[in-house]
Amino acid sequence: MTIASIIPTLAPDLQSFIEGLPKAELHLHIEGTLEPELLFALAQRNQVKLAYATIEELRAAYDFSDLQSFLDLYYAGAAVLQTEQDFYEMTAAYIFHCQSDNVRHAEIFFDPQTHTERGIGIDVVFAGIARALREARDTQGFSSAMIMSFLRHLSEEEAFATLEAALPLREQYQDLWIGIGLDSAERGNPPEKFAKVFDRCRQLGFRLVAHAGEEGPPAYVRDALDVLHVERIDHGVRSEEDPALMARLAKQRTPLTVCPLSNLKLCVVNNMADHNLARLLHAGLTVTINSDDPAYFGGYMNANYLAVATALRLSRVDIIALTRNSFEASFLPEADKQRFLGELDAYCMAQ
Ligand code: HPA
Ligand SMILES: [Zn+2]
Repeated sequence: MTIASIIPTLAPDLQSFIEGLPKAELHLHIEGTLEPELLFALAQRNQVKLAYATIEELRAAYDFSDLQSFLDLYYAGAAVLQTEQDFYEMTAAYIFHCQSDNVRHAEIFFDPQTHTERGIGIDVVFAGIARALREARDTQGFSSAMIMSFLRHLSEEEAFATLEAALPLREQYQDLWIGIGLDSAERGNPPEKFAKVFDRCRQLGFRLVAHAGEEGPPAYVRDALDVLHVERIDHGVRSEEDPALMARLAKQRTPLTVCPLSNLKLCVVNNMADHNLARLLHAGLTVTINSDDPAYFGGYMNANYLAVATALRLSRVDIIALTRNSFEASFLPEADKQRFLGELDAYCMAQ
């Protein structure tokens, strides 16, 4: 499946309208931006043996049946990342896509445990990602933040150990490292498993988010709010199965960071036309559009916007609401939020 095959009839004016909209991305795993070309180049540079002979063979393997089938390939791919320069190049490549898609601000997940368990220093991970983000900030005004995420298939003790290893770096990265997230295999790993470590992170003043309601039930969304005290829910699409939860999310204005192409590739939905994004939005939820792991799911931000705009016949009003939500749901300081929202308004007025 290609993006072109699912957006065959988009009006050219809607496409250019989406392309020009200033946006924020709030759900992006930096390891999920590792394109097969860079993955092969890093494997060669670091002498890592891959299970696939060619880039085409690897790309052809990106045919997932569920979250776990993706995670197996995603963790295997991340094994080519070994040096600070590798993390820098991967992040710089993602920023390049942001510029083409007019993503003005990105809050980026990274999974230290994927790397530390292979013997890579946590300082190497922070340093490479941060160097690319700071360079883009200083040379192009690109705004960003880092959200360190715990892998939920591992234990809470391992999450605590990761936090302890990262804390000495906090001051050095205080301009970027603002939050804590929770990702990886959702089913069977409920939010409660990480109650104590999230409590500690909250005491430390981090902004908190968690994946919930992607494959897991609506109860996981509720528990992420009540037990982990997160401010945003990553995915959250299964919240629709629980009307009381939907009413609460709308009332509290809890943002959902929805990832349409991810949901399609991981069979959370069978067709983009069946995606509930428009229903969630029209029910009053603060829905945002994001790319999750774009190298694996077939598209960056604009491709995600275009895919849902076409399949769900979104109006310009809907699309503007989604981009407005992306800035409002961000962890940007209020003044920066208002500056970006002003730019968004100016763009829309000029159309
Ligand atoms: O979509 C996702 N869900 C859970 N864990 C992940 N890690 C990378 N992407 C994802
Ligand atoms: Zn995700």
